[in-house]
Amino acid sequence: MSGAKSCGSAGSGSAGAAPAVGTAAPASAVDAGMWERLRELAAQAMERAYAPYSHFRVGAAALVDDGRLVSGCNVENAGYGVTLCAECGLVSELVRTGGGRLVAFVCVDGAGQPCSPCGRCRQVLSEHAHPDMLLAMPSGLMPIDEVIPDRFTKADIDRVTGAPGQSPEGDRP
Ligand SMILES: O=c1ccn([C@H]2C[C@H](O)[C@@H](CO)O2)c(=O)[nH]1
Repeated sequence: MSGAKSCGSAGSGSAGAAPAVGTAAPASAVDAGMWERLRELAAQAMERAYAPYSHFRVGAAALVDDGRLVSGCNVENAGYGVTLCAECGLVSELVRTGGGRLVAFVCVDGAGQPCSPCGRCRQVLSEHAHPDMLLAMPSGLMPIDEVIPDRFTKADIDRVTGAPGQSPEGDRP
């Protein structure tokens, strides 16, 4: 895939700049060039946002474990509660273009600065996360397990329903 993977540490990024990748990160960490590419793609997506109500435009971009890049923007609605966050568009593109696991994720606001995914989007993203997924948060790079600790998963459902341990992919038609 384009954009060499390298080891790095979480928490070393800074707002506005490509998050730095240090020394003790998961194997899925990507290099500074890929983080910059994701930031640019997120900013391009943000320019497409439909946000006539909040005027808060959001763009998101991610690297998939097969090297694909996916992105999305927020799409608001007169029914405020049915607004689609940028992350929802990104995950929709992920699934539509073949699925896979999200390795690295960037979300930016209208000023192109790192934006924190809302709680619902953390859950949405985590369903498709590589175990070592890193997110460029306003405070720096953060692993998915810190972004949404003890998340609700299919295992929690199966524990109660007794359903066989199928993978989510196995449920696809
Ligand atoms: O993680 C988030 C949080 C908010 N928004 C959007 C929804 C709404 O259009 C605007 C203000 O909440 O920002 C996103 O796209 N992603």
